[in-house]
Amino acid sequence: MANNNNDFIKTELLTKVFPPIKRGGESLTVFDQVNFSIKKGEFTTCIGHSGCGKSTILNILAGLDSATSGAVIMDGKEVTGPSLERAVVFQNHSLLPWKSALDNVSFAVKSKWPQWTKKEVHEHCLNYLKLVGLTDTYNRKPSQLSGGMRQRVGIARAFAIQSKLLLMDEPFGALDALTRGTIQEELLKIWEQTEQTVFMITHDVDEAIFLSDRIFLMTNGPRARVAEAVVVDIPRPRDRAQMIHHPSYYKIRNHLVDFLIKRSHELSGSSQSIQALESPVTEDGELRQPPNVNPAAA
Ligand SMILES: Nc1ncnc2c1ncn2[C@@H]1O[C@H](COP(=O)(O)OP(=O)(O)OP(=O)(O)O)[C@@H](O)[C@H]1O
Repeated sequence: MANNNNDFIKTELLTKVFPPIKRGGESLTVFDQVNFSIKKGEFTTCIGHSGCGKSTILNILAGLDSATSGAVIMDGKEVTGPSLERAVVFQNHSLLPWKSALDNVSFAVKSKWPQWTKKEVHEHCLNYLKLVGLTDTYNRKPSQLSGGMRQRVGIARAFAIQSKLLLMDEPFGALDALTRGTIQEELLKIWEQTEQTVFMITHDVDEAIFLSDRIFLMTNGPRARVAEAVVVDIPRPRDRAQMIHHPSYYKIRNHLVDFLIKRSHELSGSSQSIQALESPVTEDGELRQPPNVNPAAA
């Protein structure tokens, strides 16, 4: 993979092997020599079948888990443990149940800026809670909030610490479609204002297209790899209703679905080199032939 100085995050031959679960069992190489990079301010998503190792990769990027071999380099330094430079949002929002929404956010903000006055912390947190639409309910405890509201608190908290990298593991997986759509739009609005770098796991191809600059496609495990990085060349700001009329939309969507149904399995365990993929759509608006599919057999 070409070394690019614009890379903000870079994984170098990242491999994870879990030891056997029981005595005499086999170890599991979940993914093998995974290479990808993310530019500063880029919004990336990662799609792949269940069990290919997406959450494990995210945890390694966060510094919450370590690779068996290989490294994650962020801003020129190797990631060796958790840091406030990297914020994580999980599907189950992970809020402190005894604290109000506001206190959940301010707890994180105070850790990041211990020298700030109470007033500074309060105003900063309220600003982020407002951005996710929680103007009137910030004094409620998590049990008094809906699932969507709890997830909004998690997102406000992650953005409020102004980390350099925001990592999200299926943050909207448990939400109904309407709430999901609204929060996706809020997320994009904050991201556009803060210009943070994002890596997010999703199973939803429409969500990935709506949010991403690039989508990483993972082959099936074991020995999974990031096989492609698909560019979403649909201009921003994006409007969900308008976006589906963009000439690239269905071409990108078909490409992702084809990968998930067919190619993620065909490429599984193969030792072919990683495809540094450009947009699946050519300059003429045609769907680019995946480099590792025999056209005669397609
Ligand atoms: N601590 C562990 N010990 C042994 N195996 C593990 C451990 N953690 C994860 N695994 C295995 O590693 C593989 C990858 O798990 P991971 O959760 O990263 O996958 P995923 O792609 O995020 O899946 P999903 O989409 O279902 O969330 C799975 O087969 C899982 O069973």
